[in-house]
This record gives sequence, C-alpha cells and structure tokens, in this order.
Amino acid sequence: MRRALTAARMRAADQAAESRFGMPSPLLMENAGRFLADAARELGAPEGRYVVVCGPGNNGGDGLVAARFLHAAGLPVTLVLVGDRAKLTPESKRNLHALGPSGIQPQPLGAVAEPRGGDVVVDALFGTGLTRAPAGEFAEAIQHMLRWRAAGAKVVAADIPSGLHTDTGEPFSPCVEADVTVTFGFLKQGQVLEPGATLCGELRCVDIGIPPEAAEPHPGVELFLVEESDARGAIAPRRSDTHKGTYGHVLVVAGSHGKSGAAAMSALGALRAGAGLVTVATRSEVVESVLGHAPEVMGWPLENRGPLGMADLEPLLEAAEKKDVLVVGPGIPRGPETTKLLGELLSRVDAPAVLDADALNAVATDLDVLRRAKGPLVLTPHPGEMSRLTGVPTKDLQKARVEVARDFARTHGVTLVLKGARTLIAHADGSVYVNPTGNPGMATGGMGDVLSGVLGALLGQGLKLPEAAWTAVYAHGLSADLMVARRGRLGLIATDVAKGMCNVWTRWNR
Ligand SMILES: NC(=O)C1=CN([C@@H]2O[C@H](COP(=O)(O)OP(=O)(O)OC[C@H]3O[C@@H](n4cnc5c(N)ncnc54)[C@H](O)[C@@H]3O)[C@@H](O)[C@H]2O)[C@@H](O)CC1
Ligand SMILES: [K+]
Repeated sequence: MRRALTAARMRAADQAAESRFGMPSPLLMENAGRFLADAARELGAPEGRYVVVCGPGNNGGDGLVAARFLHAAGLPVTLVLVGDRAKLTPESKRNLHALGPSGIQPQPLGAVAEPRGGDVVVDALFGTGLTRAPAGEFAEAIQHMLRWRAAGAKVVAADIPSGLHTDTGEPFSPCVEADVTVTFGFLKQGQVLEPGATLCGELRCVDIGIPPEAAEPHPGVELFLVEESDARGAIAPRRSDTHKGTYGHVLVVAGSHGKSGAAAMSALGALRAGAGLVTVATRSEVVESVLGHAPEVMGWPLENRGPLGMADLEPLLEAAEKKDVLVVGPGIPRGPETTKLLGELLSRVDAPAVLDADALNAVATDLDVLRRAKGPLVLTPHPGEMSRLTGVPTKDLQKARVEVARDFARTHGVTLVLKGARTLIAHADGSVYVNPTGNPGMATGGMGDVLSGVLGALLGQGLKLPEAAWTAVYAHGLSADLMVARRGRLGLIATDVAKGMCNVWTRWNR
C-alpha cells in the first residue's frame, strides 16, 4: 500500500527532510536529477539526442542536474530554459552554474532541432509547484513536447508531467503526455487518479533521500494506491483441514424476469472467489433459470410476485439466517416498497451486506436505511448510481471522485466502492484506496454483478472492511487484465472475468 500525497504535503515532507532529518534540498535535487538522467538514458537509442526542457522552479533544477549527468555520460544534450533566468531558484542557479564546464548553453525553443524516434525529451518544466494553467512561452514549450512525442521522441517527466494538477489528476490545457514519469520520494495524488495516471505513462517512484517519516500521517484524508502484494496478502492460503463451512455462505438477493442473468453472474462471481456455499434468493419463476447457469448454486424461491416489497421480508429474513454475508441488488425487481423492505431487512441482519445496482437506487430515496443497518455495509455504485445517491450530477462527481466518495463513506458510516477507471474504495474513517487494475474491456454489462459476488465471497471468508473491498476490486480487475492480455479487450464479457478469477488465484498461489 503506497500513500499518495498532495503538493502541500509533499512540500512539507521536503522541508522536514531538511529540518528534521538533515537531508538538504541540493542533495535531494542531485539525487532526483541522477535518477532522471538514468531513466532518460534507458529510453534513448544509442545515437539518440537528449533535449532537456527546464522551467523556473526546482523542477527545472532537477532537469539541469539531469543535463549534467547526461553530458558526463558522453551524450548529446540540448538545453531549453523557459522563463526569466533571473528568477531561477537558488538551487537551479547553482546547477546552471555547474553546467558551465560542459559548455552547454540554453537554446531558444525555436532553435532546437526537432527530436524524433530514438531521441528523448526530459520534461522538467513544472513539478508540484504548478499553480495555474500554463500560458505564453510555457504553454508553447508544452506544445513542443507534445509535438516531439507525436513525432516519435520519448518523454520522461521529472516528478509529474508539466501541466498536470498534483492533487486532482486533472490536466490543465496544455499538459505534457509522458512515456515515463520519475517521481521523487512519494507518489502524488494526481498520478494515481485518472486522467493523470494515463498522462504519467509508466510511473516510477524513486528514493532521493526523503525519509518516509518526513511525510506526517494524515488520518482521515489519506489516499493509498493498492498494490498486488496487498491484495494477495489479504487472502490467506487454504489450510488442508477445512471444508465448505469454513469459507462462508453467501446469500445473493438478485434477479427478476428478464434479469436472471444478473443473479447468476453475481453467484458465479462468489463461487469463483472461493465462497463455501452460495444461495440465490429470487422470484420463483426465475430460480430454475439462475440455477441453469450454475448448478453449484442453491435457490431460495421468493413466492410473491412483482417488485420486492414488505411481503418478502419474512422469507428474506428466513433466507438470511445462518448466512455469513448478503449481496443485494443485481437485477432485483424494484417498486414502491423496496426501500422500506431493504431498511427492515438490513436493520435486522447482523451479517455484512453488499448493496449494488437497484438496491442502491432504492436506498437513494431514503439514506436513513444506511444508518439503521445492523451489520457493516459496502455500497458499489457506478457514477450514475453515485449521482442518485448524492444528488451530485455525474459530470461534477467525476471531477471530484475522491472527495465525493470520502464524504459519503464518512457521513453514512459505510464503505463505498465508486466504480470506473481507477475505482475508489472509500472507508468510513476517511481513508480512500485507489485500485490500479482493470481495463476498458470491462465497459460491458454484468461486470458489476460479478464484482458484487466476488466481494461477497471475500466478506464471507472473513475478510474485514475495507480490506475485503479493495482486495475484491483489485482481483476482479486483475482477472480482466489477465484475460485481455490473451484475448484482447473488445470481446471481454463478464462471465470471462468470473471464470478468469481462477487465473488470479493461480498467480497468487491461492
Ligand atoms: N526539496 C525540494 O523542494 C525538492 C524539490 N524537487 C523538485 O522541485 C519541484 C517543486 O519545485 P517548486 O516548488 O520550485 O515548483 P516547480 O518547479 O513545479 O515550479 C514552480 C515555479 O513555477 C511558477 N509557476 C507555477 N505555475 C506556473 C504557470 N502556470 N506559469 C508560469 N509559472 C508558473 C511558480 O511561480 C514557481 O516559480 C518538485 O516537483 C521536484 O521536481 C526535487 O528537486 C527534490 C527536492
Ligand atoms: K515535470
């Protein structure tokens, strides 16, 4: 699990490195520049040229150090210095001076021979100090770098692509697109959220000598990037003296006429994620159809007709007895009484519950249902459902995903999985986890149903929240990534991801 910091926290960490740990800024810059030069050399062809574009702040200083190392390695370096030279930071001035013996002189942008395939551009224009949209000569420098990359040059960004907002991951216009981003000390929030994550290209976090302790913990606002070792480590290898009763009994409340597949996919997700037993409670007319997809599943027919309502309460309470977890929502028939039914059901069941799809839409009309729930809750909305839960228009919500998710989880005391590229898992304590797995092949119906089942299975196996949630999301996305690596994105379907969970378990030796 790696923390991702804001620009303000990064500044504080830089200062603490010097004041508390005796690691002065020039030393950190020297290390940063060396790593940057190494990354650039790795990307360049043997006959490649190196264009280093430096800005007015310390990010530019990192570029100047990199230029010195590249030159020392005998490589051809062109230096561009954008902005007023008189306003360079003291560290940058020192490093410009240190370039003296190399004979490298800053060139105007227009005088640079256009880089192409085999060449490397080092983007050291702006780092974490960017405060506004780049304009004038700065915007022009970014446009050049975009053009050079389009012509085949590789771009290495120092710390963060210039033009990208360190905290939000939203780009200003224009913004550099990098092949590799070498970031210093800690990950930054904007690098782990989309679209920033894509603009960074391959992200490498290097240790320039800032001790981890220099970044004070900020409980309640931490943002973490989930790593494979975290998700793998959350799932214990199976002991030999165990049986189906050890791994949890999942009750899936899902499906309706025309949507029996939703129930089946959720159940399949649960089965493929190791649930000991899976029972699907659904309208009696679709029970057989659900079981037809997975004979391992048990059916619990709900004998009433039409939308789920109060008449279903007793049968559902009975179904929930001795179950370790509930998954409620995929394809349920929703009507005027569904909200009340869910409120009553959840207020009387101790087991954790996953709320998905139409269960979310039902809850959106009375969020008090969440407060009254007896067991822990996980909600798994996509942005449209999240918009209904919060009243925030989808477009605005997508620009403030972290804040909206964190606020909701905190206010309602739940774990919230906000789906989409870089799914977020927000916990009631304010921590937010970013999931890096998954791909655009997953933009097809049923993926969420499978996820709800996977999550149910992990809760049923005793994982706690939020761990169960970020592990399920990671594994589900990884299943899709492994599938796509073999078969391409376009034809990926949800049942592939359910089946493909086995590839995740093979990889993790589970
Ligand atoms: N101890 C430290 O502080 C270290 C800092 N390092 C580097 O320093 C960077 C941060 O340095 P700075 O805080 O100097 O910030 P930057 O180098 O990111 O740039 C800030 C400068 O750009 C100006 N600026 C901001 N937005 C602008 C815009 N849109 N148009 C024109 N000018 C604009 C600011 O007024 C300021 O002069 C990090 O990203 C990292 O690369 C590293 O050298 C490691 C050590
Ligand atoms: K940069």
